[in-house]
Amino acid sequence: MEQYWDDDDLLVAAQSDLWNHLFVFLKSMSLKCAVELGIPDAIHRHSGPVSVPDLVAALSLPAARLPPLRRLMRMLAFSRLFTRQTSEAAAGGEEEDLYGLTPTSRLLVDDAGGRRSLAPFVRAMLDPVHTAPCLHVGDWFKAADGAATPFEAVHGSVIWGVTRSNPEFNAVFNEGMAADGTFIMDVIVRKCGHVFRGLRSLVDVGGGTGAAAGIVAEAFPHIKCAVLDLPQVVQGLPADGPVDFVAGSMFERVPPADAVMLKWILHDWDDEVCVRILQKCKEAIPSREAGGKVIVVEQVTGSSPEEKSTEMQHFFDVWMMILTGGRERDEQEWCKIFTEAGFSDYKIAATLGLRSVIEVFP
Ligand SMILES: C[S@@+](CC[C@H](N)C(=O)[O-])C[C@H]1O[C@@H](n2cnc3c(N)ncnc32)[C@H](O)[C@@H]1O
Ligand SMILES: COc1cc(O)c2c(=O)c(O)c(-c3ccc(O)c(O)c3)oc2c1
Repeated sequence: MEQYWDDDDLLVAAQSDLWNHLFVFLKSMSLKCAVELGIPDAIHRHSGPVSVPDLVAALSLPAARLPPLRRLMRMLAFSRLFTRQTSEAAAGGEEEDLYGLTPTSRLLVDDAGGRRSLAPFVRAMLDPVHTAPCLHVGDWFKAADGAATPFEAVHGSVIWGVTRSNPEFNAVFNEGMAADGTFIMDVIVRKCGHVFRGLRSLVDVGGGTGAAAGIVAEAFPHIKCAVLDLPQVVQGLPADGPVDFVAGSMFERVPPADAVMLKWILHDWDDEVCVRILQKCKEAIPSREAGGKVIVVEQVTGSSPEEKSTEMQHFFDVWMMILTGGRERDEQEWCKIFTEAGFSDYKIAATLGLRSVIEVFP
């Protein structure tokens, strides 16, 4: 350490690293801006790399915003959200940078090909209702009043209280979750459809507005699919679609089915509550011999050796700590919860990126 303070090169490198930590939030905020402006869709509609003047026109932005948009696009391209190439100067004109989509920004496009955009997920996660508590984590650590999470300290209620009292946020949250549900279930039915084979009925507990259950119903039309979620989420949803909606609480009663799905539910809760939820699910399904199971879609931490994934898993864990008081878990921690809830066995059926599909058997 002594030597460290004497080495000016190391000192300045450390300062650069500090700046990186300090300003990396601008990546999220610039992504938010790109989604709010509809930049990925505009590039997609242009069908080919687009100049910033063309973007300004396509988005109907004031002409005065051309220079700042150039700067934002340059930064986003540097962060690999867009591609950047320099066009040939037209006769008498100036060189223009042209921006295109990368595989990442392609995910933010509402495609005619049927794939739904993940832009609503970005909008939901970066909504001020979610980001405000992130600015008050230090206050929460110091406060003696005992709010369970920074979210509760800032909003005076758990997240499900805010979805009940704030219809705008409720809509943004449910649309964000539905975008993710469609995206990942599409992959799950293709990559591990065997998990659903043989089922006659499925209830997606906390299944939001039915996006994930809808994909299962489409891929396996003989499975009768239902969603159980809170009244503010399912009220007013169509009663004549492929998915039945049941308003209620998973702490009271889970409707009976061959299988119960829990996607991104358990990590919102502490171990003791998870055991209670799983016990309610166990009451809803038949024996293993009769085909009963719970299908859990969650991160299993420690399952990826890749450093970037591991950093993301730490991010999710802290994100859950701030928002819901839940946590991410490794395989041993999952196993303990399943066993305590009275399940006899489990199997990790597949791992898709950061998420795993776990079959849990009674
Ligand atoms: C993180 S979201 C996950 C939504 C969906 N499963 C997905 O992965 O897109 C958690 C869901 O649990 C629902 N939820 C919260 N408390 C609940 C309860 N007591 N009973 C049923 N659903 C509940 C919320 O309304 C929300 O839709
Ligand atoms: C890629 O970013 C991710 C990845 C995840 O795995 C989750 C996740 O699982 C999750 O529940 C939530 C979540 C977010 C806000 C809430 O209010 C809430 O109750 C849950 O966000 C996520 C964001």
